[in-house]
This record gives sequence, structure tokens and C-alpha cells, in this order.
Amino acid sequence: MSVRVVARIRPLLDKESSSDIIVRADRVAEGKSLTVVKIPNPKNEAEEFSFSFNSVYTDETTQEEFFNAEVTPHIKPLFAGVNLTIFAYGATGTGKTHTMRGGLRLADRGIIPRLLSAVFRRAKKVTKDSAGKTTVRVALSYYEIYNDRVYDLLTPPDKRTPAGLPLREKDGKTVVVGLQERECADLKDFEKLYIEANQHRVTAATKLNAHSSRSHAIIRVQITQTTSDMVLESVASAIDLAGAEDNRRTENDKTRMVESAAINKSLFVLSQCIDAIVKGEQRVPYRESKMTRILGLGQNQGVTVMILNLAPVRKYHLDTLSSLNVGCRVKRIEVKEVKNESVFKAPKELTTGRQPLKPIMNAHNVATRAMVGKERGETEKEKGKPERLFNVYVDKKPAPTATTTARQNSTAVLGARLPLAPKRPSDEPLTLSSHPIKFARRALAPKHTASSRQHQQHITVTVTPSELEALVEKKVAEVLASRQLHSPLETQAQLSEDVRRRLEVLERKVEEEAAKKDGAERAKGLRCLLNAKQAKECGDEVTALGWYEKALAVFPGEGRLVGKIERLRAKLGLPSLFEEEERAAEREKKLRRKKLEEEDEYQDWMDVDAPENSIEPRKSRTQKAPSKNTETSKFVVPDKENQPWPLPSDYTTDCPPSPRTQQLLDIINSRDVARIKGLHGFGAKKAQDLVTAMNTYKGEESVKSLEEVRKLPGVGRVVERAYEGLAV
Ligand SMILES: Nc1ncnc2c1ncn2[C@@H]1O[C@H](COP(=O)(O)OP(=O)(O)OP(=O)(O)O)[C@@H](O)[C@H]1O
Repeated sequence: MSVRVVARIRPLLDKESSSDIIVRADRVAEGKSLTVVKIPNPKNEAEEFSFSFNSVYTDETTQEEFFNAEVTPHIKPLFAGVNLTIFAYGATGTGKTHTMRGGLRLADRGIIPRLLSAVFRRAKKVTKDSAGKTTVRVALSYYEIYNDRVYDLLTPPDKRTPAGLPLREKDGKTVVVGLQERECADLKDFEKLYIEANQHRVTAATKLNAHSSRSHAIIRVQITQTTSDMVLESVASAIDLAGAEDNRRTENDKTRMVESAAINKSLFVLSQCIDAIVKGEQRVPYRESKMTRILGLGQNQGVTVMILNLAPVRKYHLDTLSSLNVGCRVKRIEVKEVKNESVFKAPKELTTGRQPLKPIMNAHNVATRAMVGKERGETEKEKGKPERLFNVYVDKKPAPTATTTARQNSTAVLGARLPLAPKRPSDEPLTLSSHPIKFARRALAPKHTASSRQHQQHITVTVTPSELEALVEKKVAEVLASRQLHSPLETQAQLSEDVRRRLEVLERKVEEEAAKKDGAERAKGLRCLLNAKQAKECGDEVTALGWYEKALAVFPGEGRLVGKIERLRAKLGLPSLFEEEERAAEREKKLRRKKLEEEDEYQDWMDVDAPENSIEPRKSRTQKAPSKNTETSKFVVPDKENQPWPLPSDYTTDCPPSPRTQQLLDIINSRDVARIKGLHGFGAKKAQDLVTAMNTYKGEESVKSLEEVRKLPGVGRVVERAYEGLAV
């Protein structure tokens, strides 16, 4: 089943005029429901574009009507084990938060409060229909992704780690480590929690929206139905994405710009993911943004509904077109509508009332008082208690234990006393104290004597392995994140830039593999250009440059494209493509020289490079001077034409090139793809690239040295291979 995509056109706002309306809903035929969005072509107003979706809602659609049409049908399947994901997508100020959250008045309530209300209603029905044999637990987690960091909205901002919560892959799903999960007994319980949590969400006034969401907000409702022997779990997720912003229109300040860049980047990655999924590519760049990792579009099993929020007015013309394009692509994403299986619950006797687990796995963490006491010379009474070899400490004071209704999941927040309801004695909470991590010295470790084993019988395991693993992982991630946070900005930027570049190279390779035909390749290039244009329209020039450079790989040497890249690079203070190539060539040349010097050949070549009759062979640093009285030891002038590599003189125009170099230059200057293709190291594509680069960078001019050829973008060392391959 594909992702269900529906469009919702919001009403005009106070400052907007009906004469500016350009978006309208339509139907494919009389009597059919609205499924088409029509919008004029920005370049030719007489022409209209049509985009069709699963359903289209106009400004007259109420919150209730929208919910009943798009969410109500999925409540029953949700209780049958089919997960539900609903996300709102659209430019800033188009009504995403209105649709997902809505207002406080009953009629204004959006999808999330209505969803919870429907869930509690259904839960009651399930319990009633089963005569109380099935119990339903509804638990909530609510978090936001702000500047690519995950923050728990159920935790007040002053208690959060600035670096945010780390993500982890578990059973093919992305989980947020350390996220709270709160049980809600009823709608009132939920509303209290939800209203409070929403106050923690980052919103700010921008020129386009007085209450603009500066983060992506995700609410996750976990439904657990339990009978005497079975457990069925399902999840409903509702996501209010932050909207793409055109910073030329927002007049954002520095903070808002940083937020905006993070929002635009994540939405750009989402668009890349959508592209990759639709094209069936092997690599989908989910990991390039936290939002795409969490949203997991196309990876989630169950039902996925995308709500395209649209503003009806001209001011949003390009944004609306961009959203409509994204929506059309998402429509093609297939999602497996798989039901979660009921899981057999072990009989009660096995889970309750059993003896505490023998702490075999924690035995290494036990030093009996007897052992330590003996070393310290304590009395028998003092030796009574077993002592842990090491303790887990955290740097925060323990928080007060939460109420019984508030339950944190197994990945509980560090620093707080874990308020896990103990399912079994071994799950009893670990009390964390407020000291830095310390480890006992090895010398104190006791041998496992009979008496120590005896004491081990009395120790209860105070934390489950999965909890301990989660705690350690969270701590490590926090330390790494805070290190990254405190490292100089350039290093961070450099790092992410490097990663991005590497991923792009990889992606490019995969794309090249995938695109066998010229047509597919061209389509890919055009898509890159389109994405670049969209990013540029949004004022995100860095992203636009990335897409243009990607397009250049498809259309190498394309003059206008190169021009655009150069202008953007100059604007962003980056070196030009040509300079980069030059630097690379320079580095390569240096390396080559060094290598030659090491091989003790370089000096000889330099000598040969001078006019032949004036050669006085110079001594290389490592070469012994030829002995004066032997014929055999006479310095041998290398046969210039039989050199396996081009000589340094071939790289300059100071000396006339050797015949072999001239032959190579003639072939290149012919700009005949067929001839160039015949050179060693050149295939059809490379030959074509060379000709294009010649036309772009040299115009009518011909190249006079190998250095000139090597400097052309995309050529590099292949010149040497061509030289080597030429028959003498
Ligand atoms: N269907 C609707 N009916 C009435 N008012 C609406 C509707 N949709 C949006 N609005 C109004 O439009 C304005 C912008 O909406 P909202 O804040 O939901 O946009 P948004 O897409 O969430 O923006 P951002 O991405 O900046 O958070 C709000 O004043 C909201 O009340």
C-alpha cells in the first residue's frame, strides 16, 4: 500500500486578500470527490498545473471533518496491531500546527487531541467487549528535533542535556535513548501532559508566522493490549514538521537563521530520501538528518498518511509548487501494511513470585565485606555486608521518584532515580548517587572464594542488562555530543562537511551504477538541477551548491552550470572549481616529484630538460658522481622519446614539446571524441568530458602543454596514462 497523501488548503488569514488566491481544489469528474489541486504556472499564468492526491480539503473543511475523514478509519486497525504514522508537511505558516495540534476550543482541536480521545474511547470499548479480560495501557512520549538535536518535551528545558538525546538503531527501528514514556489513564491525564509539554516546544514569531514552530515535533502513542496470556502492541505517531522557510522573506535574525538552516537542511534530506526511495536506490540517506532517521519514511510498517498543508495565496507560489512536487513523489512510496503480532505472555508463575536472580553475571562486581574487611582488618560483624567492586555514579542529583502513573521506559533518563515499576525482582531500580564515575582498584578485587560466593547469594541485581546498556550508551553519546558541542565550530562544520562529501561520493557511485542508460542519467541530472533551484529559492545556497555540483557530475563542463557554481562558490567564499582542481594538480605534482626524487631519477630528467648540447650532468643528491675515467660509468642521457612518463618539460610551454607529447596534444586539440577515446585511460565518457572541458575552458584555443591539459577539470593523472600508452 502506498503512502496516503492528502492536501489541505488553509483559509485566508487576516492580512491576505482573496484577489491573491491562486490555489484551488478540483475533482477529476463531476460527482467525484475533490482530489486535484490546481495552481498556475509561475512562468505563464495562463497555464495551470494539476496535482492529484488521495483527497483534497478546502478552507471550509472543519477540524472534525478532517479528522473523521483521515484518521478515524485507522483507529480500529490500530487496535488490531497496524501502526499509524501521520505527518504534516508544508511551508511555514500553511497550517501544519493548526492541523496537528489545533486550538484549545473543542471545535478547534486538531488531530493529536482527537486521536487520543478516539484511542481512549476505543480502549474502553475493547475492555468492555472483553468483559474486562483485556486491559489497555496508553503511554505517551513527546519530543522535538530542534537544530538537529532531540529534546524530550516531557522534560522541562532546564533539566535537559543541551546536547540532546542520542538515537540508536534497535531491531531495524530508530529509538531515542533516554526518552520518557508516560502512561495516561484518560483524556484528562493526557491533556494536562500535552498542554504542559507544548509549552516546552520552541516556537517564535517570524515574519511569515507569528507562532512559527522552530522544531519538528513528534508524539508517539504506544497502545498495549494485554490479556491473560497475550500482549499486542501498536504505535500511533503524529508528526508536526517545521516548515521550510525562504529566508529572504522571513527577515530572520541570527538565531532564527540557524534554526531555519537546520529546518531547511532536514527537509532537504527528506526530499533526497523521498527521491532515493522512489527511484529504488540502494542507499537512502536517512542518516543525514535526525528527522529522516526518526520519520523512517518507507521503512515504517503500517499506515502512513502525509498531510500537505498549503496556503492559497500567491505569496507562497513557489513553496506551494515545491510542496505539491514533494507530495506527488511521496504518493509513489510503498509501505507494508503489516499487523504487529500478538506476543505470547509467559504464565504468571514464571514472571512473579520467583526467587531473586542469582547475580552470576554481576559476580565480578561483588567484593564481599569479608574479603575487603580482611584486608582492612575489620571485625566479623563489620564484614557482614557485601560491597560492590564498582559503582555507577552520575553527575546530577537524583530526581524525586515519579508518581505511579508516570512510568519511564527502559531507556530512562540518567541522573534520575529510575522509577521503573519492577516487573520482577531483578528489575528493581538502581539508585544513582551524585559522584563522578569511579572504579575500584584492581588490587581490591577479591578472588572468588567460597565465602564471597556465599555473600553473592544475598545480592540482588539492581539494574537489568538492557537498562545498563542503555545507560552506558546514553552517557557515551552525551559525552561525545558535548565534546562536539564544545569543539570549535569550524571543526564540527568540517567534520559534517567531510561526512557529507564522502556520502555524496558514495551516493554518486551508486547512482552511476544504477543509471545504465543515458536517459536515466539525464533525468537524474535534471532532478539535481530542480532540487538546486528549489534550495536556492528557499535561500539555502549551500544546499543549492551541493545540488549544482551533483548536476555537474551528470553534465560535465556544461558552461552555464559551471558559471552558476562559480558564482555561488564566490558568494559563499569557497575556492573556485578551477582553483580546487589546480590545488589538487599541484599536490599531485609535488607528490610525483617527491617520488621521482626518491627514485633518484628526477635530477637526471631535469638535466635532460636543458638544451641537449649544453648539458652538464648534475649530481643528484643521492647519485654518485660518475667516475671520470670509465666509459661505462658515463652519464647516460635518457632517450626522451622512450621515457615511460612525460618529462617535466612537457608540462610547460617553455621548451618545445617532445614528439610524443606533441602527438598527444594534437589528438587532444583535435577535439575528436573518437580519437581521444583511443588514448590509454580514456573511455567514451572521459573523452567526451575532455572535449566539453576544452570547449568550456579553452574556447577556440588549443592546449600547448600537458600541464594545461591536466588542469582541465576532470582530467588529472589520466594524461600521464595517455602519454604512457602512446606508441613511440
Ligand atoms: N484550517 C485552518 N483554519 C483556520 N486557521 C488556520 C487553518 N490553518 C492554518 N490556520 C492559521 O494559519 C496560521 C498559521 O498556521 P500554523 O501556525 O499552523 O502554520 P505552520 O504550518 O504550523 O507554520 P510553522 O511551520 O511556521 O510552524 C495560524 O494563525 C493558524 O491559526
